[in-house]
Amino acid sequence: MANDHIVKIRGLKHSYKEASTMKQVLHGIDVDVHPGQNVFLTGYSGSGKTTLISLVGCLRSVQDGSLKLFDEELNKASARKLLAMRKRVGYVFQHFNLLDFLSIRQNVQQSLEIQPDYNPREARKLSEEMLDAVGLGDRVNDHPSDLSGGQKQRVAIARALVHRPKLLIADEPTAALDTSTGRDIIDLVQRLSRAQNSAAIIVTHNMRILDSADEILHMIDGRIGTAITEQISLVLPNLDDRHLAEIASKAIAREYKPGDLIIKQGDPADEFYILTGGEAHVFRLDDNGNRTELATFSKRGTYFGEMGLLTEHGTRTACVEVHGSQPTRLLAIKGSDFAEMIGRSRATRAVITDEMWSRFNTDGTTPLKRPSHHPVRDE
Ligand SMILES: Nc1ncnc2c1ncn2[C@@H]1O[C@H](COP(=O)(O)OP(=O)(O)OP(=O)(O)O)[C@@H](O)[C@H]1O
Repeated sequence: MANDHIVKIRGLKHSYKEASTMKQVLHGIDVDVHPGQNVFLTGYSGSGKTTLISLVGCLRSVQDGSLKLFDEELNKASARKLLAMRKRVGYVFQHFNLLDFLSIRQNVQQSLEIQPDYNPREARKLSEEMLDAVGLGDRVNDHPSDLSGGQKQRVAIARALVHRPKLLIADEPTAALDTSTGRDIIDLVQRLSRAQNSAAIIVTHNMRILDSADEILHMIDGRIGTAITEQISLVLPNLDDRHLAEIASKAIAREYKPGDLIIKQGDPADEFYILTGGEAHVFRLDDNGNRTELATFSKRGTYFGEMGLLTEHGTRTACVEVHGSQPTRLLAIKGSDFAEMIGRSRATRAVITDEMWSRFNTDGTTPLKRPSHHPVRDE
C-alpha cells in the first residue's frame, strides 16, 4: 500500500563539519513509521536523536540515504519543497517556543496562518477548540507568561496539532517538567494524536513513560539498536537492575516475515518471547488438522511461549504465526535463562504464571498439568 508509511527511512547518514573534518553522527538509519503509530525515540545524549528528527521534520537537508515523508523523497528536495513539507508536520519542543507578545490563542493560530487554505475566522474557531481540548479553553486570551510550564506545553501541543498534521514530532516535551506533569503531557499528546490518527515521534529519556509506546527506537552512537533493556523492564518490571542487565545481554532480537511460523505446535519448548513489533497470531491444530483460532497479539510487550516452559508438558501447545502484512519482531530468551529469571524473581514468576492460567481459562482448554511452582505473591 503506497500510503502505509508516514515516514520511511533507508540508509540515512548525516555528518557535521567539525574544524576541517566531517564528523559522522548518523550511520545508516532504517526507520518505518506507520499512520497513527506512537514511536518513542530514546538514547544517550549525543546519540543522534535530535539530528534524526530534525531531518524527518525537514529542518535540515538530507545528505545521504533515503528519507520519505508522506511518500515524498526528501533527499535532494529543494528548499521550497522542504518548507512546504515542514508545514505539514506538528512540532513540540522542550522549551515550548511560544511567543509571549501573542495571546495563547494567537500562538496556536500561527500554525494555521501558514497553511495554504488559511481562513481567519475558521482559524480562530479551530484554535479555541484545540485549546479547549488541551484544557485551556478558559485561558485563550492569556499570554504564555501567565501560565505554568505544564500549561505552556499544553499550548505548544495545541499549536502542533491544530492543523491536523499526519505527523507530530516532540523533542523531549517533558524535559522541563516535573514527572507527573510530564506524564500528563505525554498522555495528552498520545490521546490527541491518536484521535486525529496522527503518527507521533516522541524523543524522551524518561523510561517511566515508555510503556504507552507502539514502538521504541533506541539510538546508540548514530545507529538504531533494539531497546532490549527497556523492553524487558517494561514487561517484567520486578527484575532488579543487575538481573535485568544480565537477561537483556542474553536476549536475542528476531524478525519474522509475513507468512512465517514462529512456534510450531508439538515442538520442544525452548524459548520465551516478548513482542516488540508487528502482530502474532496463536492457533491450535487438532488431530485432523482443524484450526482453532486462539488469540492475536498486537500490543508491544505481550509475551508468549511461557506455557511449554512453565508446565511439565515441555512441548508447544499451539502454533504462533506472523499476523498481517508487517514483519513481527520479537525478543527471544532461551529456556534456561527464562528458568533462571523466574527462579530468582518470585514476583516475576507469579505475574507470568498468573497470565498463563488466565490464558488457559480464556482458551477453554487446559490440557496440561499445573506448573510445579505455584504463584507466589509475597514480595
Ligand atoms: N550543528 C552541529 N554541528 C556540529 N556537531 C553537531 C551539531 N549538532 C549536533 N552535533 C553533534 O552530533 C552528535 C549528535 O547530536 P544530537 O543532538 O543529534 O544528539 P542527541 O541524541 O539529540 O543528544 P541530546 O539528547 O543531548 O540532545 C553530537 O555529538 C553533537 O555534538
